[in-house]
Amino acid sequence: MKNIAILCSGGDVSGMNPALKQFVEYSLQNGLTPYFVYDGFEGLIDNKIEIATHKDAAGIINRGGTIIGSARSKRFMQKEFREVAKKNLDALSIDMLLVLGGDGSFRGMDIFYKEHGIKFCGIPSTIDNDINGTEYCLGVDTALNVIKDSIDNIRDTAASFSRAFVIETMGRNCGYLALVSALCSGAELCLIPEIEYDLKEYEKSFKEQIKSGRKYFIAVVSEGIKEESSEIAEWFEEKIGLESRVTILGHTQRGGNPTIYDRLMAYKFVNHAIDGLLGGRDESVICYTKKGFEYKSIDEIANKKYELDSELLGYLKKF
Ligand SMILES: Nc1ncnc2c1ncn2[C@@H]1O[C@H](COP(=O)(O)OP(=O)(O)O)[C@@H](O)[C@H]1O
Ligand SMILES: O=P(O)(O)OC[C@H]1O[C@](O)(COP(=O)(O)O)[C@@H](O)[C@@H]1O
Repeated sequence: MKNIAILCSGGDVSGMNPALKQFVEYSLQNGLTPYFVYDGFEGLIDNKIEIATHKDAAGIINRGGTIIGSARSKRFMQKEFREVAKKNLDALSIDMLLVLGGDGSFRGMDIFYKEHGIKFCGIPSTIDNDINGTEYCLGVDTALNVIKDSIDNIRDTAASFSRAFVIETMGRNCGYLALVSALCSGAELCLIPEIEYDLKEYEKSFKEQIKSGRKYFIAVVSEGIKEESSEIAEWFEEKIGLESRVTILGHTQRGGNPTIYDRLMAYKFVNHAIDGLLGGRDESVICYTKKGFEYKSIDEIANKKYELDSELLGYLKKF
């Protein structure tokens, strides 16, 4: 019987637990013995690698986060610790690994493969949706739904006062979450790192809207823009003449009950990843594109910066 392991690396997402469950089930269906690696690459180095059974995967499909933990590992960047990781995997005869993470994790795995021949398939997993080569990363839909709920709640109170609300989403340097959330929540203003902006350009229009009866504004701004959210709020107070409030959604966006879409994508990503490894794809990332699922090399993924879809960006310009 062949052995296969799975680990989570980098920021956790809702959807990892459904992926872990499917990993156990699909591995067993294929005659493989599944292993969980706890705490990402740190766990590979510290030998936190254990057989996973149906029992381990029971009752987790509805839970955010990851029951096996995730980590960012400085040690895995060093050759000597990757050698320790290889010894730990050898002791359990594991030579195939599924990695739920981002391009950094896949780059690390690629180096590990080249040094030690541990085969891997990466499953793009980040709420930021900023991995080049894939249209979708696990966890994004749940994060968007969390943001949608928060903005809808804020709108209730916003509509009861004459105020501007500045809502900050995560995304590191990628405006995907902010852009989609602004479009789907009917925000009046959306600011993202990818697009230069000048708040002055909005002043005339916003003041006219107030004269015509608008009582409140919702602004969705992304982490990574040139100003702090508090500065956008000050601008609303000083230039638009509206009392304002800031909500930084922060890590709320990383949690929550995985949506149907994320559960389904977890299922499909895992099946394709295991099929790929069994079919002889030794070092790839399973991506979801307009053509469907595609295996891509690490160079296609990590050598180019993710760019936001031009159609979505076109919608932003209409604000
Ligand atoms: N060049 C590299 N060599 C070895 N390991 C790496 C390399 N780049 C990233 N890693 C590993 O992947 C982990 C996650 O990478 P990071 O960039 O933080 O997140 P993400 O996978 O979400 O892009 C790092 O903490 C490190 O352990
Ligand atoms: O949880 P931390 O370490 O504070 O990191 C916060 C960052 O992680 C994210 O939530 C997800 O990033 P990754 O998926 O690339 O790890 C970013 O949106 C945010 O900037």
